[in-house]
Amino acid sequence: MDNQIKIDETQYLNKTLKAMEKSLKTTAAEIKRTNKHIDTVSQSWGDVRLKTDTYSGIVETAASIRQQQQMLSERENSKTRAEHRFTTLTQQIDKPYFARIDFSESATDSGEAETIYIGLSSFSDDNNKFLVYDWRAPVASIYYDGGIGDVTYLTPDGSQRAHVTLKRQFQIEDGVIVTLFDTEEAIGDAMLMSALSGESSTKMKSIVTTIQKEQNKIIRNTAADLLFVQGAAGSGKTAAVLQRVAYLLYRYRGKLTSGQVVLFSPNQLFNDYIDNVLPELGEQNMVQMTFYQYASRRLPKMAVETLQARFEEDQTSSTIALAKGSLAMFDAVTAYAQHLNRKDLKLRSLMFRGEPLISKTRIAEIYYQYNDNYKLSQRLDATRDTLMRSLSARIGSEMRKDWVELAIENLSKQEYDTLVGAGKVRVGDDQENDAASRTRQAQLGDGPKAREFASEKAERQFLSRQIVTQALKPLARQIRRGSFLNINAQFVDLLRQLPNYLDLAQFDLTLSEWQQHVETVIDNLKNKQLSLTDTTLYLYLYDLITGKTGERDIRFLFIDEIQDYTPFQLAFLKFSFPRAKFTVLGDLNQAIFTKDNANNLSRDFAKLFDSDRVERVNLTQTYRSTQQITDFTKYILKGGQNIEAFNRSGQKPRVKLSPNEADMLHQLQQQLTEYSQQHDTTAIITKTLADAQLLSEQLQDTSVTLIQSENQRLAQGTIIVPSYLAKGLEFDAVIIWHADNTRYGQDSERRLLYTVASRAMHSLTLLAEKQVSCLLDHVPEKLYEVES
Ligand SMILES: Nc1ncnc2c1ncn2[C@@H]1O[C@H](COP(=O)(O)OP(=O)(O)OP(=O)(O)O)[C@@H](O)[C@H]1O
Repeated sequence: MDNQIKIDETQYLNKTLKAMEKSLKTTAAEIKRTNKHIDTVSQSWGDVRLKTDTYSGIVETAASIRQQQQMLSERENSKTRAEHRFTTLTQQIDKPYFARIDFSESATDSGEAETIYIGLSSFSDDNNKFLVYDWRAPVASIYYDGGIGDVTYLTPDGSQRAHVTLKRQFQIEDGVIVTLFDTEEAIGDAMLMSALSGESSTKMKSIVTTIQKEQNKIIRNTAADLLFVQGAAGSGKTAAVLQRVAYLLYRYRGKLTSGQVVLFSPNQLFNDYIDNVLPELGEQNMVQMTFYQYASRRLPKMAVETLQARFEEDQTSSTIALAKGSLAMFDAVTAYAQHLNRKDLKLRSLMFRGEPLISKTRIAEIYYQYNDNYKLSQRLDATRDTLMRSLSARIGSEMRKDWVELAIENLSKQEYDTLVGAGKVRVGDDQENDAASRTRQAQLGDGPKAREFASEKAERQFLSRQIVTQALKPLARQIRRGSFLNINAQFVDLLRQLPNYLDLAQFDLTLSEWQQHVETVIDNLKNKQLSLTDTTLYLYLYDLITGKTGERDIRFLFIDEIQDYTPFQLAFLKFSFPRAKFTVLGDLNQAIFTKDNANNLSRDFAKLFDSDRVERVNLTQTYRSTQQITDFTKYILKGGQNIEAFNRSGQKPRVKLSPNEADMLHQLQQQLTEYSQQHDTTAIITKTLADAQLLSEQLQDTSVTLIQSENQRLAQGTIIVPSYLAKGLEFDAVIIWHADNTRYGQDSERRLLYTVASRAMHSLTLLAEKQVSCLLDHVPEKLYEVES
């Protein structure tokens, strides 16, 4: 690189750093100043005169408290803003920017080149001149999208053309330019290579400096209602989508908060793995949850099938699962719910003192008395209102019953006082005789002082009304909550009646197979157990009956590892987040829960959206693994040939054969010693949890962490983890335990083996007893080494 260029760039960097330091000082001073102001305001609380003797006094006091609070919150706001600026600046000052582009806007045709520097966030000097542009600014797209020459980029006002004359990349550390180079490509391979050669860690990092053109499309897409990203393992789907969240928060700043963005992730461990990326980009994390958490928190009394059970019980290969997870099933539930408008709503009587106070037959009469064009939710609301009125109407007759008489007799002094409200002084009871207090008194009605009963009869009357009203309160609550709906029975009825709404033959199911299945579900339900598939059905039915309209505040919904969802679950999410734009990421080759059922997922899901608003992006280039590992893993799949490896070289994967498990354990220990010298993180991936637990006992190595549950934290060093928890994660080295036919012998386990093998960044070893898995049959032998 020309020396003059380095001198000029150093000069620009120093100028930027100087301006940043100045701004940092000013901001620090501002924080100090606002802190002082806050202190002063807080201290002046003493000046607020608390006048509580009179009503007008209270009003006056409330007004000055409000004023004080307003002042405080304004100061707090400016403090928060200053603190945010301070944090951003501190982050920026080490690496103020990572790229520069020179370009001219063809539109103006002035021919004069503009120069902009691109960094994590924008920075302008005292004269409001931008020294650094945010990577999310429209113009920064030029950096990611193309090389030198004419380019087009999107702005909120439409496409804009530009002519790029220079693209320069920088590595700046601690405020010093370490390297800088000019490139003609979108993002130079050298920079990407350096980003990918590092060791993995327990936390994912942002890819802001090396976002690829295809990824940039995903990040900046605002038009699609459904953005479907299909990409091979390690093709940067997750990385890109986290950048997308940061982009959206910037693009819609002031209108969109991180609380309005939800990410559904495969498991908690993964949530933990990615939760540093947004803060690193200077943004707050979005809401992250798993589908299991979303569904199970709504049914706290049920034991919803866990991830482990779901994986190990392997119910999903059955035709029943295919039927229950289908869009046809979703339509069937919708149609079944429709018919509840006419009949068959399952109800519970409202019980009072062991007897039905309002019987379920009566409730059904009420529910079905309304006009045909009532919707389910309107019917329910109207029924609630009528039930509330009947409840009030029952007070009179109930007051004359013996139990009330008895309750009055048995009242203690304290209970009596509570009932008549004696001893309670309410605001407004003892007032000066001014206008405000008179109004107040009128609003409050008679105070306790007036509660002197004219006669014993009046007193009894009063007490019995109080007692009955109290006793009926739980029923009022039940009515409000709709507890008279018998959802369990309704769900069972849905399953029983399903053959009227779903063509079982379409799924190769006979009526008796279905009926048998329904009996199993009923047994499980009695034990308060529900599979995840049934939970979704159950919740959808419940929402239709109660007229829940979903979470309308959520604007963007992301679903990672979509291949493990059924079309039914996706349709349910679409129903539950009606105003959200969806971005879904998946790799059909990693469908470990839904297996072949995943094949039509993309088509099925897209059906739920307007076809003009659906966009698909396919990522075939992988970044995670070395060329050798990617070339090996792609042959595990049938049809994985179009996966392109990134040209980063490493060792060939190794297959180690052992005559027995004891020898395999020994091989494992040897391999661990080697890897622990070379790498930061090594994962021993077993197929099941039971395998992981047993291996951990056999190893008896305290430095190896066993990950048994998704609620644990990832640990640096060596871990043992069951396959289904390794989803979405990556490790420097991976050792697959029992990579033989005992664990990976079926064609249906092909995707699982691919998923676990593709977790490796730099090294991969497969340990097998006697013979390696038959699923490697199509992998050319030259792509790996065998040791026995
Ligand atoms: N443009 C990029 N620049 C630098 N690193 C990248 C880039 N894209 C992806 N990576 C890295 O490649 C690795 C794999 O990315 P990521 O986990 O996002 O892939 P994925 O498609 O979600 O994989 P999987 O489907 O296997 O979970 C990560 O370490 C990520 O940081």
